[in-house]
Amino acid sequence: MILDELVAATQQRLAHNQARVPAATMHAQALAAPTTDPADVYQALRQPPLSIIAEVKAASPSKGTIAADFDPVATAQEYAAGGVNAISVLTEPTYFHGDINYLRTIRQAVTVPLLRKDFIIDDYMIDEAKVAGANLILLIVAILDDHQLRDYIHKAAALGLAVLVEAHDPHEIQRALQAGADIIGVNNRDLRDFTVDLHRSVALRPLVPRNIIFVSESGIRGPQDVDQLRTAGVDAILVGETLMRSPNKAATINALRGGEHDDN
Ligand SMILES: O=C(O)c1ccccc1NCC(=O)[C@H](O)[C@H](O)COP(=O)(O)O
Repeated sequence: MILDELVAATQQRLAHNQARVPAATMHAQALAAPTTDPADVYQALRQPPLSIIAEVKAASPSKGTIAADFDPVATAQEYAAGGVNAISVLTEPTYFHGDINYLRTIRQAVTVPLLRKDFIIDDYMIDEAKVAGANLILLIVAILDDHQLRDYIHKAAALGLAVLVEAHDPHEIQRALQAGADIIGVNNRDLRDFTVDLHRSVALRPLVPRNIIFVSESGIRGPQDVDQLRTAGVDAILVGETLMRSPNKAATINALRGGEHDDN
């Protein structure tokens, strides 16, 4: 299963990073880093008719290389100019060709809320996210136990970070709610076979109370998909490949919002 491979690679990376910068030092840096208000993230993800989180990623396990000429800062600037509500930055290096430094450099270039998209398995990675300038982190229910989930949500909150908790099924949604999630994302991609089904978000939406922000992630290609998700009561969408491959990102963002159609 790809998640097991991603966690194994993350454990190695974590050990390497902790040998370079000890946990106590990283935590002190996180406490000293500028803090933003998570309320700004909640507000950004509740913009009517639907908020857009645009993703900066060069590659993925399911698609291989997505952007051959990858310029993370220029991509983020195009997203920000197109009016997205938040930007997701892949920082996982092995499978997504991401880098924590992308987050750092994008932070210096745009003011929109930034999500650290990674496979967080230790509070060290939450500190790293804060130091690099993230406003929001991803926690994936499938790779954490209940204690970790609750603990990491509290640790993130103590640093002023919002948390997107990703679930794939009703049981994981219950675990996310019990852990105290304020934002729940449903990944439409089945990580066993990489098939995508937007109906997963539609089916799981009623299980999440309206006061919790609901994000639909993966496989969103065009305005019809967005219409379907908006009608189901989704608050925000996370879009990666469609925007990464678009030669005119502002036009594609506009089309996703239901504006004029994108001719790309
Ligand atoms: O995309 C993958 O292949 C993948 C494999 C294993 C774990 C996670 C994976 N994707 C992460 C994501 O959640 C997507 O990057 C994100 O939702 C955007 O999806 P898309 O719009 O389909 O690029």
